[in-house]
Amino acid sequence: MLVIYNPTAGRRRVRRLWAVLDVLVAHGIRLEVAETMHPGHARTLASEAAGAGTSLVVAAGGDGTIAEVAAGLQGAGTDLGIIPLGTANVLAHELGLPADAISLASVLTSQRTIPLWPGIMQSALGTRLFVQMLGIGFDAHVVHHISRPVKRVLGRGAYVVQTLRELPRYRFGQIRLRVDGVEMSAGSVIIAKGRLYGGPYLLAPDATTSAPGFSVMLFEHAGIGSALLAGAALPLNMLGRLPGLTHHRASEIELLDQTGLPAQADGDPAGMAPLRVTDADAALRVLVGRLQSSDTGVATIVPSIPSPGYHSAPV
Ligand SMILES: Nc1ncnc2c1ncn2[C@@H]1O[C@H](COP(=O)(O)OP(=O)(O)OP(=O)(O)O)[C@@H](O)[C@H]1O
Repeated sequence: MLVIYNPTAGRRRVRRLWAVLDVLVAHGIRLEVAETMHPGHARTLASEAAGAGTSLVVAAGGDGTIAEVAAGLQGAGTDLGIIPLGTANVLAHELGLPADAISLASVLTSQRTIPLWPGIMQSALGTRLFVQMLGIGFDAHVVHHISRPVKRVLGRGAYVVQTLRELPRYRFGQIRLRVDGVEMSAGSVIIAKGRLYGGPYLLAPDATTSAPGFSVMLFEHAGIGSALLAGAALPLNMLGRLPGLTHHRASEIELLDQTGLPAQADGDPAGMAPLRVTDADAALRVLVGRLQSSDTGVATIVPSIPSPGYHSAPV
């Protein structure tokens, strides 16, 4: 097992990483840890590990780190594991990964995988893989301007602060796009692989990270009032029910040429339109642990690692 750790992700809580690794090592799991030195490094490390026949590569970081590791594992038979250490950890919420160290270690040793079918974005910057979602317009503008130190201190709250700062600066307008060949326009666009957005918040109920295709969420209204309403609706899990929101299932989305229209992929800056989004050629396998339905109908992770002697540290 190779663990690729992004030391700049989230609030740099390395102790959370060690809590999981301690449990694994105590149970005889052989592992190596590689720390990323720069953006894109996780992809190279993952690709080299897959080429050397490593059966499991674990992304220890946020959604951006997972996306880089997934890009490095494309086309290889190597499984992907996740230790969520990012700011929003949207994919970890999407997959229902547990928060405590023992349960996470259990997932990484469970050998139970499900498919993870990424999206591919092509722009002037080249080709980029994403695992959870792509945002175009105001949310991407916020992501482009957010500062890492503020994110480290405030966590998800940094997005609220930056949103309020950027509202008067952003030039809202209609975004033109082509969804499976049909021309459309919207005030704001989110191309969702998964159901969740910004953390554990529901946006696209019919989306799935396990299959090809995207849920294209089009917010009709553009402007400060609409952005504030969306910001208020998000933590109430009502973003997906905003007036003027339409959604379309699609397999190819083109953002047409528009001056200065920013994009974000999995919460990281991802250049500007024009861009084109399609499915990756194949799915990866991501470890999710053994799920068991309880009497209440809620699925829980079945621990494969017993806990005596260890504290179950939340991650
Ligand atoms: N050593 C490094 N120095 C600077 N940037 C790095 C380094 N290693 C990785 N990165 C970059 O950090 C970016 C952000 O990481 P990541 O998305 O995992 O954390 P996050 O933004 O805190 O979490 P989330 O996406 O869940 O909100 C990655 O896209 C990656 O390119």
